[in-house]
Amino acid sequence: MIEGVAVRPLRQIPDERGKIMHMLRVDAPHFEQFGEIYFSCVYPGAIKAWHIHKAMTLNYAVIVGRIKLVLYDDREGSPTRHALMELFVGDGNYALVTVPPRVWNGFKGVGTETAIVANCATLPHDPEEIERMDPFTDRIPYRWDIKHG
Ligand SMILES: Cc1cn([C@H]2C[C@H](O)[C@@H](COP(=O)(O)OP(=O)(O)O[C@H]3O[C@H](C)C(=O)[C@H](O)[C@H]3O)O2)c(=O)[nH]c1=O
Repeated sequence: MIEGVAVRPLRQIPDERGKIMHMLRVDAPHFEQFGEIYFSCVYPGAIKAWHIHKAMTLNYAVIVGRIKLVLYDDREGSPTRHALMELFVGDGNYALVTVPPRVWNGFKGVGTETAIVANCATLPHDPEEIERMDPFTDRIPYRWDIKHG
């Protein structure tokens, strides 16, 4: 586990008309503040990585499909520096994943349908606040290939 990262299972309430999917409410103990909510769609097999936010805390919930979400801690002074987390979230594992600032993250669409990642972020999107690296950089010890076996 990476210091400051939290994975909280979320409730789904199905009925004959459809379902309700919980995500985040203002009176939750883990709610920090509201900046913006947006949805990132990722095709099966496509990789959106790597990026960090310098100031924004991310709150991800995969509302359609599934992704492989990978986090890497390269924060100076962090007790979990160099830890990696690989999570499979979305269908079958509906959860809120909170990622603090300066933790590298990225995701790959897995399964057969376009996945939709909701991010209820603590700040509005600002391109100046994001740093990016190539998904295949050697600076992060992670390979995105499917692991057969
Ligand atoms: C998020 C956002 C993006 N954009 C523009 C900037 C780029 O020209 C284009 C694609 O953005 P980006 O490459 O950042 O998209 P994703 O790789 O899906 O990542 C986004 O969604 C994941 C989940 C993250 O958490 C990222 O922080 C967030 O940037 O949309 C905007 O104009 N406004 C916005 O609010």
